[in-house]
Amino acid sequence: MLGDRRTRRRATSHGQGQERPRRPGDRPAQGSAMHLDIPTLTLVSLLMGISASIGFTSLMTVLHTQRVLRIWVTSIWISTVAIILIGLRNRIPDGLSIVLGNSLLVVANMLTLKGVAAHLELPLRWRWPSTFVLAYAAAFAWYVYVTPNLAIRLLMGSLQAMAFYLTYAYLLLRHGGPDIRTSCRIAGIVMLCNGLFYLARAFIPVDPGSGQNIMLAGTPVAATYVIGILAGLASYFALLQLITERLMVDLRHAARTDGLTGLLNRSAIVAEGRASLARCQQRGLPFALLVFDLDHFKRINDRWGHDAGDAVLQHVTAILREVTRWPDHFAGRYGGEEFVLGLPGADLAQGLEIAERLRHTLAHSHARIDQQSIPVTASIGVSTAQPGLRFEQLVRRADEAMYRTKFDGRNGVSLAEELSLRHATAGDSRC
Ligand SMILES: Nc1nc2c(ncn2[C@@H]2O[C@H](COP(=O)(O)OP(=O)(O)OP(=O)(O)O)[C@@H](O)[C@H]2O)c(=O)[nH]1
Repeated sequence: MLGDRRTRRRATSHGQGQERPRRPGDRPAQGSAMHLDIPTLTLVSLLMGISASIGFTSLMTVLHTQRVLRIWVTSIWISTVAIILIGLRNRIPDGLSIVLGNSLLVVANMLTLKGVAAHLELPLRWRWPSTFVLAYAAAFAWYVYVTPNLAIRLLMGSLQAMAFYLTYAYLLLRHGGPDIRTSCRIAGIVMLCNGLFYLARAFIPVDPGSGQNIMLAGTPVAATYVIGILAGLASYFALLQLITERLMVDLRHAARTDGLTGLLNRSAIVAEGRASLARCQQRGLPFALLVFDLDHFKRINDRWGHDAGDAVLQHVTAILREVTRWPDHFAGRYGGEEFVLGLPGADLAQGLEIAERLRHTLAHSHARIDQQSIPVTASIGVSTAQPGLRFEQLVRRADEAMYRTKFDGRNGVSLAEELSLRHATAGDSRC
């Protein structure tokens, strides 16, 4: 049952110790039912805020690399401090309790917004939100000291919460990328519901006898506190879900990626290559594959050091990304200094053209590391899909062609098909 001020007035008007006889329609005596008034609800939301702050902080100790989580943890702590200040009304000055407490709530919302934007990799400048916080604090102070008005302050609180929640919802529903879409949609809907709830709350009337004390704002306002607590809980879970799906995406990405170059790793190349080749075979499209290996890479390591060798691998990756602008292509690091480039839809001539462009660009672009210029060349093998050939066999054929290039003097391009022709010709001649 939600208590209100009238109940309390009636209870005290009979004086302490004197019990009035119960009449029909009277509320049950205290202790016989749960009594949820605004002070109690403030305490509940404070306890929930503290639990959430501690829970999110302990999560952050494990997931300390997640910048967004750090922003949200700060936001939750700030809102908890804000609720403490608001809850201490009548015990501390109004400036601290009402003005600072409510301004901190807006700061917390702003930080949550910052986190949502960072989660979606959207830029968010501080200038406008900071101006909004200052204007909000000034307006709040006005309605505390100059023309005290609890109803307007409640309206302002509801409208700012509505504006923030609707903005989170818009960003999550509009900008959630395909890999994190599920959590963004769920969180977006939760935020949208919260926004609509705060919009509805803006129309809830305040008990006219409450004066300037929110604790006496009446049963309808107290009821919105209950929903507000549930809405807060739902948004904490929504944030958790956003973080969890992002982590899953990061883990999947890390499992597929080579840490040094950011290209696909060996197992991801095989998985991607099999799927891509199967698609091309189904549609009757050609498929070309390049395998290339850096020339005398050991010498680079020996002469300039292992770090310089790593930097050369990154330089080669940048060239690879620049040179190969083929639709749906995939590139990966197959081994130490061996790379693979899959070109779905490319025929032999196109595969050879890209291979030659790559070789030429590499040979003419020295890697500049610590003001030193390190020459880099590569030996390339090219193979194309044949009926019944599996992806691994295609890689093996391109690899053999690449070794042919090494054998022929490096810094060149060889064709697997040419090699088979050579083998066949040699076989024929021996017969
Ligand atoms: N810096 C660095 N070196 C690596 C990495 N992975 C493998 N290597 C080195 O790459 C070198 C490969 O040497 P080799 O297989 O002899 O080949 P190469 O010197 O390029 O000679 P050719 O292939 O015959 O032209 C070895 O010294 C490996 O230690 C890496 O991630 N970073």
